[in-house]
Amino acid sequence: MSKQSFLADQGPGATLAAIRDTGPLVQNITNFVAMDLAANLLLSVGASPAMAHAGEEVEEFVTLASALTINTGTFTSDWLEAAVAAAAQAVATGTPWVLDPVGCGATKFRLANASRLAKMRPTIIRGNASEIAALSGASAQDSGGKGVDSTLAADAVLEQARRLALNSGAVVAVTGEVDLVTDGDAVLRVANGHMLLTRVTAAGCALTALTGAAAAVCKDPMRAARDALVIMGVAGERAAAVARGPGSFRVALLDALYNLESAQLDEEARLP
Ligand SMILES: Nc1ncnc2c1ncn2[C@@H]1O[C@H](COP(=O)(O)OP(=O)(O)O)[C@@H](O)[C@H]1O
Ligand SMILES: Cc1ncsc1CCOP(=O)(O)O
Ligand SMILES: [Mg+2]
Repeated sequence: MSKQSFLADQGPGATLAAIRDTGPLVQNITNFVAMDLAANLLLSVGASPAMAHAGEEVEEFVTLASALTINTGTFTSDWLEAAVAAAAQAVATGTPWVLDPVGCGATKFRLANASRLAKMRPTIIRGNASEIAALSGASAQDSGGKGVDSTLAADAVLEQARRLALNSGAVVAVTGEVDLVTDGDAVLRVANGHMLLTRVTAAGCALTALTGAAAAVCKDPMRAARDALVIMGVAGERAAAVARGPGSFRVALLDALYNLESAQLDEEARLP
């Protein structure tokens, strides 16, 4: 039987239900900041997280996992080589893999790392608007960015996102107040979310891990990316309704994800 279940064939609610039903193992090569939130977020939706980045084991791990995510947020050269080996193994085994090019416009090292990985047939690239612009080849002036944070709205980089999708073969998900997802041609938008998601570090990184879980159960990467955005956005809205600030929001976000009802998710999705 295939590692991938491909059960989800309807809306975001079906994708969430498929994650809960199958509990996909998602391997993450992610940054030190994000490891905790990303792992807890995957557990909250019913997936199984594993953080594994040692060069000695990454390829073996990919053979076990239903999806791989690679996040370049605190890379060193040895992590990069392990990530390259993991990505190659994912492609060889037909395992969906998601790239998060954290802060790739900030330094030459980050841009080189993210660009090398973007050429390795990721299934989905998920980043904020400044990251996607930088990875598409925009100048530092045009891509903006402040370290790992964006200074642009997602729609401002639509053409760069399209170009990146066409050049990489990946579906590109750009996050912001209104998120967009493109394969270079079609464009989907997701308007769910809350400003407090930008006040908790690694919310975007954790979303990338969730996108891996969605890709594990949903064959269509456009829909997998969209559904992960809806799940995160709706949970963010529900968490914000009970939070007193970023600290309680972080806890409420995990609770909201755990308690999300698939049937209601489709009703609360805002897909303009
Ligand atoms: N201004 C905003 N209003 C509502 N939701 C937002 C806003 N900015 C980002 N988000 C949401 O926060 C999550 C993380 O996105 P983002 O902050 O762009 O990524 P990153 O943390 O990688 O910079 C996404 O689910 C996105 O939809
Ligand atoms: C602060 C920071 N520094 C390096 S990685 C990281 C986390 C970034 O998380 P996100 O991309 O979700 O904002
Ligand atoms: Mg990020």
